[in-house]
Amino acid sequence: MLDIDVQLRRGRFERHVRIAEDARVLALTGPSGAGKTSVLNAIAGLVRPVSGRIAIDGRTLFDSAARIDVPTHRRRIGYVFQDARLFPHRDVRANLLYGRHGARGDVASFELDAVVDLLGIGHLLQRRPANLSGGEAQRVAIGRALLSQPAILMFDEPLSSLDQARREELIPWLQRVRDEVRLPMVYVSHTEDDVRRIAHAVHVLA
Ligand SMILES: Nc1ncnc2c1ncn2[C@@H]1O[C@H](COP(=O)(O)OP(=O)(O)OP(=O)(O)O)[C@@H](O)[C@H]1O
Repeated sequence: MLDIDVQLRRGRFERHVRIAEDARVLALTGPSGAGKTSVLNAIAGLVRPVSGRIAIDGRTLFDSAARIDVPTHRRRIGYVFQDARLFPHRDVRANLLYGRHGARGDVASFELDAVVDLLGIGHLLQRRPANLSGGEAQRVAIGRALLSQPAILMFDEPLSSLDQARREELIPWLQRVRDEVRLPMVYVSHTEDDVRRIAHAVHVLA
């Protein structure tokens, strides 16, 4: 499903990354500075590899030899960050609808009502982000990502800004998204516990 063979360079950081993984839900782990976020950003088209190839489910996003570099907005990436990055002056509903796309071709489309039900956020729709817990804000961020009609979901340490109790609350929602939307997922984390509970396979960037 995920086929990456790239040379990455970020300032003085340079490394070759090769990931060929059939598992639908892949965790990416490794020490701080190993390049986990850089790999996500390369998949998203936010960092351009020096050379190599990136494909998801057989769809080529980047191939330096073939001069393919699909622009970020056409890569259909749902990206969830450490912090929810919601617009503070808009309510939850407006945040969810920001960047929403309709159905594309024959691809199944995520609709607002279904996403709200999936993530249990119906009672939060009128609230501003300042009035959400960290875990609630992350559920809204996941909903926003789904409504952009992604072909893949990427999570960059989505639990790391939460305390232990909020982490425990969010994990079942992540499992629910994993099991019900059935998209490919790349899940970056430092911690073994959530990786074990969420991912089907683990790739360690040493
Ligand atoms: N814009 C940049 N300019 C220069 N160096 C960068 C830039 N972005 C990242 N780096 C460097 O690239 C390396 C990999 O960073 P990256 O954020 O991908 O690692 P990471 O594994 O995600 O780390 P962490 O777990 O701490 O988030 C680091 O050494 C970092 O300092």
